[in-house]
Amino acid sequence: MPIEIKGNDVVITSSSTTQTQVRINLFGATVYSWTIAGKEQLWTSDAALFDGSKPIRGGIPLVFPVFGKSSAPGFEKLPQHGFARNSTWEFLGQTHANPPTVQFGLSPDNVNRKVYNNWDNGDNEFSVIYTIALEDEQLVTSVEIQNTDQKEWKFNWLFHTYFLVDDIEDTLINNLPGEKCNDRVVHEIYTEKHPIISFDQEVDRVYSDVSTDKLLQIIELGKVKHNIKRVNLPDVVVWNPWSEIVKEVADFEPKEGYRRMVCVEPGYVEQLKILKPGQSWTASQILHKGDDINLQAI
Ligand SMILES: O=P(O)(O)OC[C@H]1O[C@H](O)[C@H](O)[C@@H](O)[C@@H]1O
Repeated sequence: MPIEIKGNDVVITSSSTTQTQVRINLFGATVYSWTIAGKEQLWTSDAALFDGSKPIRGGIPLVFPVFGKSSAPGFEKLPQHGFARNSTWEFLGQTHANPPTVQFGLSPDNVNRKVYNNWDNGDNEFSVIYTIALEDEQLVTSVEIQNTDQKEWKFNWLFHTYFLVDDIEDTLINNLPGEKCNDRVVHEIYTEKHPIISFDQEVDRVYSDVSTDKLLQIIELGKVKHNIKRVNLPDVVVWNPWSEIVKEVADFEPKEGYRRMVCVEPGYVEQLKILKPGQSWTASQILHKGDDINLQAI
């Protein structure tokens, strides 16, 4: 069966091999596992909670309608990263047989009210449709956000993707030199000068207005591990908490796990997107398998 519902999980299996699967929990519509030919691609914490008490730590949490904490009017009272990851989404069913594709929905009808009430006056009418398509070598996650209200409202969106790596100190991210960087560790804004991003300490950066023509790649020991394409998502957050910050994150286990992950998060976060009544906004993240070819050979 390409689509199975197991408790709060929706499991999609590739039509060509049972070893290629994606698992999505209704809480946050969080993809928490993606395997290609049996090989896991995403990092999820051993202590991730699936009981709805807090967002699932790892996989692909969805960030909406605010990224981080914001002092912008109407956003000040929202918790970090908003309410999409704190809400139980509705499974809307399968929309395509090949590639197997499923959809999830969020609106004021099923949102986590306690959190949602803190967005503006707690009365913004909206609809989010989240679409996940599993191909043999790629996972496509897409979103359509619609303003179903009589008034305009604003939002951020982000796919907070946790990639699995073998060792963060052997990991590099390309294609960001020359981009404007808001460095949230040193609290400075600068133009990225490094030809490639490497990791030997905490990294928490927002690269803004990065042309979507730029393919981002996670490279480990000269091999491409992950390719990240973006549609309509100009900003890219790069995050690794490193050894000290993880001690404060209760659901981050094992603590050494920071060595096995890197977040590269395509989003629309540097500005708030304004959506007028009746308007829709769409965006996608396309994650493509690494090719295991030495870069020198390309
Ligand atoms: O711990 P969370 O609320 O899930 O946030 C995890 C991280 O998300 C983003 O990557 C931010 O840039 C980081 O500042 C934040 O620490």
